[in-house]
Amino acid sequence: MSGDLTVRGLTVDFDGFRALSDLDFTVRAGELRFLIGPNGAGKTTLVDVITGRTKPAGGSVRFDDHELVGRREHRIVRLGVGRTFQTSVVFEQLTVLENLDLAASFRRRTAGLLRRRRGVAAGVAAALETTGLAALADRPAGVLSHGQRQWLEIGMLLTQRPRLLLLDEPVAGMSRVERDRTGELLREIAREHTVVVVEHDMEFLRRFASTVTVLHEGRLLCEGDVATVRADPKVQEVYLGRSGEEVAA
Ligand SMILES: Nc1ncnc2c1ncn2[C@@H]1O[C@H](COP(=O)(O)OP(=O)(O)OP(=O)(O)O)[C@@H](O)[C@H]1O
Repeated sequence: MSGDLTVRGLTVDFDGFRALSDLDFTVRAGELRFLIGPNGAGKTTLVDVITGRTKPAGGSVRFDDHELVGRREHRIVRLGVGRTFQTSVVFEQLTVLENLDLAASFRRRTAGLLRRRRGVAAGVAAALETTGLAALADRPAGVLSHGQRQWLEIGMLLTQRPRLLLLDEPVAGMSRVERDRTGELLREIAREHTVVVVEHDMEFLRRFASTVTVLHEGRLLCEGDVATVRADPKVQEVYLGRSGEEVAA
């Protein structure tokens, strides 16, 4: 169906090491999906293939009825697929508004330049509103708290009008209050977008996740609601066996 993300038989090899192995993964349009798995499970590799950064050895990734495998990264962005990275893309010397405006202008360069003369564009205003950063619009990004900076990055992504957002550990390093606010923000964004969140924070998952996909050694280990995933013996073995970490505590 249009707006769905459908991964079929995806295999990725790095110099003979199989990072993803015949993976099937489906996210329906408008879902908020969480992707978890121990270190090295293949989560980032999956996001890298979806966004065109890594070429698979085999398999298919379809979004909105388009095959993504074989397309260049910027073409995939134009099809409405956007991601955040663990490393920051914020310009500290620029204000919150300027960062958003710059991100928006990457989508439509000429329109962006014209718009700057006319004031704040609708997409930028909406991103300020959604992320709750409107009151900080004229502050330099360098003074933002860690959480506010993450929200700015999500806002910058939103100005590019993606329909599928892939977010890499959005609450890493955040305070409890910031994590709660981020959970609400993700839910709000998911009302109008398809969202895939790679996340390690089990407490966060327990509070905000509906459907969780667990990867392990490049394969799909388990999928379901948080309670189902927590109760799955395979998931418990992978987490408890490796690190003693409690699953979705
Ligand atoms: N460019 C690369 N070259 C070689 N091996 C790689 C490369 N990228 C990833 N790998 C390997 O592929 C496996 C999956 O890595 P990936 O980063 O996708 O895991 P992950 O689930 O995102 O882990 P983490 O939670 O630690 O970020 C790991 O064993 C990793 O070492």
